[in-house]
Amino acid sequence: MGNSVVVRPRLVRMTHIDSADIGRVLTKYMNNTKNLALLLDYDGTLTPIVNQPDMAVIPEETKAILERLSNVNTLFMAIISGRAVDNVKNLVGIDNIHYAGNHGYEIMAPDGSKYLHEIPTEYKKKMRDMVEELNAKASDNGAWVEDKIYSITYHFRAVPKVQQSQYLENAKKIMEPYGFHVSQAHYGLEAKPPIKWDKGEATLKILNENFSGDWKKSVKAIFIGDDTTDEDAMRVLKGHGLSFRIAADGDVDTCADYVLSNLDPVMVILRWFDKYYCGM
Ligand SMILES: O=P(O)(O)OC[C@H]1O[C@H](O[C@H]2O[C@H](CO)[C@@H](O)[C@H](O)[C@H]2O)[C@H](O)[C@@H](O)[C@@H]1O
Repeated sequence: MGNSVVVRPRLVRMTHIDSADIGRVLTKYMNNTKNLALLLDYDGTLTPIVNQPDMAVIPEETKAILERLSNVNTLFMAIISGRAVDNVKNLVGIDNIHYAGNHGYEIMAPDGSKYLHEIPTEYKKKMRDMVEELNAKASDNGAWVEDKIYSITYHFRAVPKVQQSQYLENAKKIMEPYGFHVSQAHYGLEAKPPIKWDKGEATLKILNENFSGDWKKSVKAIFIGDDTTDEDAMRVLKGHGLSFRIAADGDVDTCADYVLSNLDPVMVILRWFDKYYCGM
């Protein structure tokens, strides 16, 4: 037997789907079945991107729909975020669903029990050192470090526009020698330990643990996200579920099945499910 080759789905350039077509896509995908795993990113998906992370409050209608859907027996829901898990649970404010935080390093079940993905000791130390160095050398003029223990976000949104690229490059230079996986966020940089764990791995863990046998045979899975870190979840669901990437830019390289222009079509999806399950 030769070595097996893992084929990773390729990023494909996609254009926006019209809100009018969403109902048709969902009707076809659900095919009158009711078992659904609805997996949702938080920032930029359930709430608009705003100036400060603490100001990203979930809109009333979104929360009302999610609350109703969270009470549907055949619908499993998880919020999969880059934030610390307690923080995102607090912001969403719904108890009986799953949450993953820190890009999947923390997973919290509805009863509050937590899975914490192990980080090699050397990276725990490096993370502390990196935060200290960023705080000392790159946190001024509106730039700051959100230390989430398992990952960090370096925010430079409040830095005057003309200096933002300089802050971005400077922070990258500080972060690179620590060997973390660094990716671009909305006016920020996300840094995670360089181990094979991300929103995709967390998505698979959640699905495998909450559906007996092969989840692909027993449940439909839908993921909605807006960021490059969400691509990991879209990649693992490719061909097995349905995913949507929010991107203002009409052309985006993505593993998602469809691209949404903003949060309006996200609401079209949530309202469609509200009607499908709750008749609302
Ligand atoms: O995976 P997500 O739930 O989308 O979280 C990604 C990061 O979101 C937050 O930062 C971003 O949103 C802020 C509020 O809108 C915005 O001010 C900031 O510029 C964005 O980068 C959050 O603070 C991070 O911890 C998350 O990793």
